[in-house]
Amino acid sequence: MVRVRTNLTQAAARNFTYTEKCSFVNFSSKCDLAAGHHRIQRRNKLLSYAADERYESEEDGADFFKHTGYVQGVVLHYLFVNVAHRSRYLLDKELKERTESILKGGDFRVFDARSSSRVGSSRFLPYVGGFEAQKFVLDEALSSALPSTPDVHFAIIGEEAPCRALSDAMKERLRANPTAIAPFSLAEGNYFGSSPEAYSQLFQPASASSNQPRANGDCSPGYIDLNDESVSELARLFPRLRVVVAGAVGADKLARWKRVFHGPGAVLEVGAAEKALDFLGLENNTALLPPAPAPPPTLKKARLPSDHKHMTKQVSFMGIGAQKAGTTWLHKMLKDHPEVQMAKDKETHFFDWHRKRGLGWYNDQWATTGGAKLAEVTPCYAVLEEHRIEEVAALFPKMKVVFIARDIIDRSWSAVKMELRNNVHGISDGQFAGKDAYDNMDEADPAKYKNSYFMERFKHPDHWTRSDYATGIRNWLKYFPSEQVLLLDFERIAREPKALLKEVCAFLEIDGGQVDGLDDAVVGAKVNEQIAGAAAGKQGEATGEVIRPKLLKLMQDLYAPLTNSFNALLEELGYGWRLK
Ligand SMILES: Nc1ncnc2c1ncn2[C@@H]1O[C@H](COP(=O)(O)OS(=O)(=O)O)[C@@H](OP(=O)(O)O)[C@H]1O
Repeated sequence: MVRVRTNLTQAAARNFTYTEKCSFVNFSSKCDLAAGHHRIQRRNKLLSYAADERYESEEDGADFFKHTGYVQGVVLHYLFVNVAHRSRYLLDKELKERTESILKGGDFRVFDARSSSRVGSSRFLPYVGGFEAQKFVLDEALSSALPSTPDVHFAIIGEEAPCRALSDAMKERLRANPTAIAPFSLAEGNYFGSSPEAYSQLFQPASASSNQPRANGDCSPGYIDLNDESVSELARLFPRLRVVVAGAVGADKLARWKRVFHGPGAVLEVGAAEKALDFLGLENNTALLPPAPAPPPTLKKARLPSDHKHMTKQVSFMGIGAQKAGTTWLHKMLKDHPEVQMAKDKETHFFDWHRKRGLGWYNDQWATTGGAKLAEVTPCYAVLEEHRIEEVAALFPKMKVVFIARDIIDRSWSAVKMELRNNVHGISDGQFAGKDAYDNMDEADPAKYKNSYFMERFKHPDHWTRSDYATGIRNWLKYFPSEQVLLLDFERIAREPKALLKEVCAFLEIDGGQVDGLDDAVVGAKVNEQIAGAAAGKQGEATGEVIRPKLLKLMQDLYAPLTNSFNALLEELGYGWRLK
């Protein structure tokens, strides 16, 4: 497991928690972007943290390292942020000298961006050169210096005595069974309480080349008390982890685990060893073959549209949905970013509704760029027809795509209510345009409609395709490599909007530092809420806002396959989170 902490402040260092420990520190301007890039590249296995400042004196630096006892490596760069900030070169050079003097004699490895011939030439280059250099240095450092991540297949969590008894019984049974899986490690790993090195030494490392079955199990009863973040971190680190819960544990604690590890076979509440072995497939060697190396994805070749010459600008980023999944929030958050220029309107709807206007029209949706990255958010692009996605890919091959996934029931309920509010039975091409969203509130009360009405609407392609996230995203993945596509969990908008925003910034390769400075009330505010402030009076008359129980059950049955297919895609792509 590799953890990188970038640009730490002393204050941030003091606030280290178990979930934030790291084995690597990466100092320099913009290094959070490089680390963010790596996290995406390595499918979330690399954690990085960014803060704005660096320590400014030797004393502060010593203090910093005192608080970061886990750190084993330091990446130092002294590259420019941009040509306008040349003075930073000197600052960073001082920082390097200071750090080296603090670390003298310690067990640290220092990687120096400047010493690499590949990046030497980019020393005096503007931002992009520095960024590329950092990516390279991080790659070099991470691949040479850090322990490989063990592949942990199951965790035993819960009450101490039953966990240990189960672990002993499992070992015993496996010893007595000559056909049982081998090699097999079952240790008390306690990931968050040990260093990455100590942890990885307990288990055989993951090996993509070996086809030998093996199983690594971590019996750490205390995991049951982990917070949401730590549970998610485990899921991210060990994508094949399954959970055996032993003893009696509180429903709320169990729910926390089930939220992250869900789907068939993810969590087993167990008493007897036999059941656990069976569940894990350990005795008959069925479950734990190492994953076959993924074939390199073959992207479809994208052909340019005939009017491509009219598109002289490059779009760097598109928010493609999901509809009713916080896309307006995302748009609002990025619109004022100095490195981004959003299209004139939130939703250009060019590639779905207005394609006939031609690429010249689309080109005009942005003023002259002035160096900013051009972006747009059109939630319905998630369901673009394949030949339109092909056009987008041919025009903007390096473009990044962001998709926010919301619980499908919540999404479709929000969408169908919007449809009612707009007095539009059908949300096809452009029918919303020019309507007053709140001029039809009598008719918009969901209480006035039968379950059959809603079910019919949900099954209508207008709604169904927008809820079928997996099909939509898979179409995009035919033309865009998965590294250029970021799938985000809607729930994080409410839970940790700033962290989410920073992840987006890192993905888009724009500065995420300014996110910390944003007003919490602004970042946390609901945008485009169904009971909008302006319409609250009228909306208050509607009585059917909450999904009634019978309809909810019907929706659960209807959408379970779509939730499962999207979760399967998340798993395939290496994401640690799932839709509930
Ligand atoms: N900060 C924050 N926290 C939690 N939820 C939020 C937030 N901002 C927006 N939202 C909810 O996102 C829903 C609107 O999504 P979109 O803006 O994508 O809708 S649209 O497709 O552009 O019409 C809409 O959901 P519903 O209220 O269920 O309709 C918004 O309430």
